[in-house]
This record gives sequence, C-alpha cells and structure tokens, in this order.
Amino acid sequence: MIIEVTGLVKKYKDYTAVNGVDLSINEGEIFGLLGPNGAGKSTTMNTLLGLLRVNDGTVKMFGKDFSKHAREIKRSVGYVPQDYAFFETLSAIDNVTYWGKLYGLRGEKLDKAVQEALEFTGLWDRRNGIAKTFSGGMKRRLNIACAIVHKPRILFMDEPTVGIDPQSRNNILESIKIMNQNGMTIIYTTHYMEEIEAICERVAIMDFGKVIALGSIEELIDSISTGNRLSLELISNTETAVSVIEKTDGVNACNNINGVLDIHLEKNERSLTVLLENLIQNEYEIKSMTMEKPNLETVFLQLTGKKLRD
Ligand SMILES: Nc1ncnc2c1ncn2[C@@H]1O[C@H](COP(=O)(O)OP(=O)(O)OP(=O)(O)O)[C@@H](O)[C@H]1O
Repeated sequence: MIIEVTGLVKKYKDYTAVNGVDLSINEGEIFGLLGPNGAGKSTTMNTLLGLLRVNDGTVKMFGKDFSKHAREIKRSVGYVPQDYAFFETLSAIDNVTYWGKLYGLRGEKLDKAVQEALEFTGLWDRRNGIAKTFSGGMKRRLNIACAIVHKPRILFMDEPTVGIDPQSRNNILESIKIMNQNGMTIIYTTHYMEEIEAICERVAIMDFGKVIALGSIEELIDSISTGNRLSLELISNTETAVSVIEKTDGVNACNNINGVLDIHLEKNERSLTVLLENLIQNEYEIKSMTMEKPNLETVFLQLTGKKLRD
C-alpha cells in the first residue's frame, strides 16, 4: 500500500467538504477519484498533499505518517493542479527548470531532468516558447512537465484535461499510461467517467464528501442491479408495444420517447432473448435496436439517483 487514508475530514468553517474518507492505494496503480462538481475530490487531494490542514483522520504515504514526515514524503510526490502552476511570461524551459530547482535539482542533473520532462510531454521543440502563447493542450502538458521533473513515485493529477480538445486529451491519457508503466502511481480526479474507464484500474466514487463506492470498474458495475438498456424502434404499433414489453419477464421499465422505446432490462443473461421472443410472438417487427451496457454513470445513477454531470 503506497497511500493509506483513514477517517479523513476537512471542513471549511461550518461546511464539511470531506466527511470521513477511507482510501487504500496500491503502489503502481492508476487510481481514479470520480464524482460530480463539488463532491470533494480536489479537497481530498489537497489534504493528501498537505496543502490543506485536515480536521480529522490520518494519511500515510510510503508507510509513513504524513503529518510527521511531510518534507521527506513531498520529495517523492508530484502534483498537477487544476489551475496552471507555471509563470505565463516565462518560457517552457524556464518554468520546468524553476520547478526542478524547487525540488533541489542542480547542474547537469537538472538540465537532463528538464529535457526529459519536456521531451516526455512533447514540448522540447517548443522549449523556448513563452507559456502564455501556448494552446490549451500545450499548457496542460507544460503543467505536467513541471510536476514530473523530479521523477516522483506518486503523481496526483486534478482534472488535468479540463478545457482541451479530444486529441490533446487522448495524448495526455496515453502519457499517463506510459508514466504508470514506468512505475509511477497515479491518483487522478475527474468528473468524466470515460477518462476513468480509459486509464484507471480502480476507482472511488465520491458524492457530498464521502466515498460511496470503491473498487475496480467491473466490481462496481457488478455490484448494481441495473442491467442493459435497450433503444428499440418498431416498424409500427409502438404505442401498443409498451404494455406488452412492460409485462415481459426481465423488463424493469419501458418508455416511449418520441417513437423510440427506451427499455431497462434486468441484470439477467436471458432477459433480451425473452423480450425479443415475446415481441416476435406478438407480431411486432423491429426496425432498429441499440444496446448500452451499464457503466460507471449507471453505477452513480443507481447509488445517488442523479447523473454525474447534472
Ligand atoms: N476554500 C473553500 N472555502 C469554502 N468552501 C470550499 C472551498 N473549497 C471548496 N469548497 C467547497 O467544498 C466542496 C467540495 O469542493 P471540491 O473542490 O473539493 O470538489 P470537487 O469534487 O473537486 O469539485 P470540482 O470538480 O468542481 O473541482 C464544494 O461544495 C466547494 O464549494
């Protein structure tokens, strides 16, 4: 276990933003913190990083109590904040050098580390460019270069893809996988479930300052009772089909949405077969059909009754 958090509480005056969070993170994993805006992800991350004082609870990193060994622990930790952590008026190379120096690197070791961080983030060719002239994607990559120059063992990333185009986002997600393959443990917050599904092994889902579910993506999906969701278009008689479908074994709900039947199936391997057999027996003809498997959004919806991005 590289990080162990027990009973973490963080209050802002009377408001409890993190309310008794327990987390255990294994060395070498990409661990996701998923939750809607305001769930307490950033606050959790900032307390783990020692940037905010905790009101209660303990944090251990590398087996050591953070409150007693903060200085030593911080040398092996990197942080990519949601906001840009570089000077807009400095060049990329000057920014990364600045961060390298803050972590105690000097001389050739510093130069080599700066080059490696800029090469890794694809910014070496633009190293003399001034940060404020960079595109959103390049700025996000520069933020990462500043955070990894000292080669941390644990990297915290707080929504590092906010406000960038899909190509830059994929580029960043790919580089996270490479850093992880090279041995870095990564803690990643986002409110995009697709990002968690793309890179994380395990995820903690947060809502109102609490962890409401924790496990691998498969474990979380297996833990809910919701099955597949079917969108079905019939050639005719859509209205009468609703009651037939609703009465079919294995169907939880059926709604007619502008001529398309939105059907929620039970978590049962046979529910689709039974439904299709019933429709054919009743002489309904199918025009089109798409099926959506349960995902982390479904897990969140079942646990909280609301959507991740409401
Ligand atoms: N400095 C602060 N003072 C008072 N309240 C705060 C402060 N920072 C955060 N909060 C509140 O604490 C709660 C948790 O915020 P936090 O930023 O940790 O959530 P989050 O899950 O990271 O959300 P987001 O995805 O929007 O960053 C929110 O209700 C927020 O308004």
